[in-house]
Amino acid sequence: MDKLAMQGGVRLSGEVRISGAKNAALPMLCAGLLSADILRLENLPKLKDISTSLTLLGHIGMQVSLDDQGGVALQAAHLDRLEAPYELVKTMRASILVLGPILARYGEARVSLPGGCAIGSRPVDLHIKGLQAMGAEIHIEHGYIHAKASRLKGARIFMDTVTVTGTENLMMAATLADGMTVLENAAREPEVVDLANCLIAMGARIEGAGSDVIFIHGVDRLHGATHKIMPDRIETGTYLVAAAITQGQVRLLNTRADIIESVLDKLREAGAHIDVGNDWISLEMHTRPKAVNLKTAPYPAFPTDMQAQFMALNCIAEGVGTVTETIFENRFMHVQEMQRLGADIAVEGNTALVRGVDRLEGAVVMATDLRASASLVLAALVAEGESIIERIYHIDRGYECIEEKFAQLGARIRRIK
Ligand SMILES: CC(=O)N[C@H]1[C@@H](OP(=O)(O)OP(=O)(O)OC[C@H]2O[C@@H](n3ccc(=O)[nH]c3=O)[C@H](O)[C@@H]2O)O[C@H](CO)[C@@H](O)[C@@H]1O
Ligand SMILES: C=C(OP(=O)(O)O)C(=O)O
Repeated sequence: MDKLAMQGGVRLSGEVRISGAKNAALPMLCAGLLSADILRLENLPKLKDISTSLTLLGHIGMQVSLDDQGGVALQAAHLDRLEAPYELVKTMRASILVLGPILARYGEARVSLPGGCAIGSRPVDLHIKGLQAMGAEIHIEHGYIHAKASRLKGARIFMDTVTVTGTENLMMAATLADGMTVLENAAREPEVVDLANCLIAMGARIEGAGSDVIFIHGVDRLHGATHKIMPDRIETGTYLVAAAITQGQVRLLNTRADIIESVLDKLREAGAHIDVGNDWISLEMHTRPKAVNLKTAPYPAFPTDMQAQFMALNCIAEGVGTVTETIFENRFMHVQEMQRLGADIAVEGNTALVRGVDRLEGAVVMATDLRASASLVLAALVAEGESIIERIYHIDRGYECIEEKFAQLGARIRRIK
């Protein structure tokens, strides 16, 4: 298993290009199942989760052709198998996103239940209830969801918890349903909007994406399209925190400020100077960061996927910050590892009280999930001496060329194979 070896103490400076968004790309790859024509996606990030998805889609029978400009052409003219097996689903929960599209287009699907993961139990009951409301017959047997429907019917669906992939799965399924579907209490995340725009380019009739009520008028078929995947707002936020934590100066290219306002606000509160343009964001930090209080919640509030990174910032900040996690019940796995680096953190329930310390010390730490791993890289950037981060396969799920990008900003980081 690969590890990262890092020497802390360098102020980051320079420019980095932000990749396409993992969490927009994953549903869009599955959207390719909704049409027999070619869907071309540009700005596809090179990530483990993307190759896992492409393997799964290839297994189902989709033709996949990557080009050398960072794009992919997908064609699901005929599918060989209407199933997503456990072996392919277990490493990536987003595999559940094949359920809605396969069922809507082929009237039948068999998808392994994804199971729990490090950050929480993450059930998919709302995906299932929504499809049942659209007329699907669903039963669960031997760990698999078996779904059938001759043609899905439009329905009014209220989701009692805001779910991002749940909204995406149901929105995709509804594009080919008979009649209108209304998704209430829908997720407003920018990735939902990007997916809706991709589906609209394929001929879907969708209104309201980005608000909490989405209307989808079903059509008989979708056609081919070309769509450019939005920038990754979590990768963007992670590099901004890296600049802030090291009191550095970075400019991020190929990204947008309007998708991470809540994160930019917290960085300003911590003392950062931020400038933005149409497709770039720059950050300068001249002083030790000030601790911030934050609470995660669905978009447009502060994202759970940035919680661990801000915990790292608070570890070396001036003052005391509270970090409250409201989305996932077990998303503080990084706390113990940060304590190994010398952080002063006390957890009570879903709140962590972080007292900023003057210095962190390098140590061997273990990555437990994707964003926890990123937060350990951030902490290691400022820890004195060497840190070794083990099990970084988590990081490769969601950060393209992480060591190259950090090295480009001056960080002392290398991968040990
Ligand atoms: C691939 C992708 O886009 N992943 C993102 C997506 O995950 P994902 O879509 O899996 O997360 P959800 O938005 O569904 O989860 C939000 C909350 O709803 C609960 N829930 C969800 C579905 C369901 O059927 N029943 C239920 O109870 C979950 O356990 C969780 O407590 O949104 C999360 C919340 O912003 C992010 O952290 C993930 O990075
Ligand atoms: C939790 C995440 O991803 P996933 O939903 O794919 O596990 C994430 O991107 O931080």
